[in-house]
Amino acid sequence: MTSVSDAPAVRTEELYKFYGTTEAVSGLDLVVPAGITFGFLGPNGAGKTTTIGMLCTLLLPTSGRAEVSGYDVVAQPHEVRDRIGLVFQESTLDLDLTAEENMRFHAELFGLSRRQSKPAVDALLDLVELTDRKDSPVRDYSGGMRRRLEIARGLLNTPSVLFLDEPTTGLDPQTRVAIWEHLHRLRRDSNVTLFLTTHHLEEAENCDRIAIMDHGDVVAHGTPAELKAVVGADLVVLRTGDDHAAVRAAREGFGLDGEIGADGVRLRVDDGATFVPRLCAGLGVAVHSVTVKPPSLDDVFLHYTGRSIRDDAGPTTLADIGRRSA
Ligand SMILES: Nc1ncnc2c1ncn2[C@@H]1O[C@H](COP(=O)(O)OP(=O)(O)OP(=O)(O)O)[C@@H](O)[C@H]1O
Repeated sequence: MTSVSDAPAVRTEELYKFYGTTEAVSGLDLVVPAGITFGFLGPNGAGKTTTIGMLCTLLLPTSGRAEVSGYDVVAQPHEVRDRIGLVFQESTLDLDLTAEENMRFHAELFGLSRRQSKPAVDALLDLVELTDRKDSPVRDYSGGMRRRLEIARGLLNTPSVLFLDEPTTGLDPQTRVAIWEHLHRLRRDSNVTLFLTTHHLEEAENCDRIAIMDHGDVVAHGTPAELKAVVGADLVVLRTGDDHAAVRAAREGFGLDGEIGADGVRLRVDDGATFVPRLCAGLGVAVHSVTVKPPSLDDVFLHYTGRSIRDDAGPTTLADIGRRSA
């Protein structure tokens, strides 16, 4: 039997959640090993926020089991809460207080006095590089600074699992990169498991493992490289003197089904690098440029869900779940 200390960060078995007749989570079986960065992806309405809501004990499952760090979310909610940190997408910081005051008041929720919490508050503000600004009101902070402060606050109780709901949504690309630098450092310097949802596929590349959820259940999981290997083929894009003739020649000479896109003739081949010279030599059509793109996580997402993640509207958030269950 697995002891709590070597339990996975998250384990669900046949987990279901209904809202009336709407099946939001449908028999989810998920295991997230401890000590990794885990990305939870899925189209709008797939059930991600509902799943996180149950894992964080904000929502009760309809049936099935869910454990966080070996503790049952229904039978042992206090043990679970002691071991998790939450970073909501919508800010829950008090804008009139300084960073240090926000941290201190949050520490009081865990029953820590000012003296007890001071070393942790100082160390965490240092971790997210806010020490210099710790006495400024949060109102004066940029979006990126606020998010960093929320991450620091989520770590105050030294959680085993930090749940981050769309941690970089609403931030500009440069700030997103900075937040990821902090998350990477956090993973490097501690044993915390990061469990995050994201709509940014380039961010999912930062995760050790990802799961794609659709219609309430996981449809694919693995490392980004494993998932891309399933989709397999490289995308070759040719700019040619005659795209229609090139598509015909690719079909007749190489048995490839090409299509004409805005960027040129698009072909899927297993090993673009070795195939392209052969293709160009045998095509019989002038080729002006060639690009070879390995499969992306967007291709993986499309493969499993039938739609591009970029088509999605904004997500529901953990804060919505909190409001719904209030
Ligand atoms: N309180 C509620 N009452 C009724 N239906 C709900 C409620 N909350 C969520 N749902 C439904 O449950 C399903 C899953 O929703 P959920 O918000 O968990 O998906 P999601 O994957 O987080 O989507 P998003 O990416 O948009 O945040 C959807 O069909 C949604 O409409």
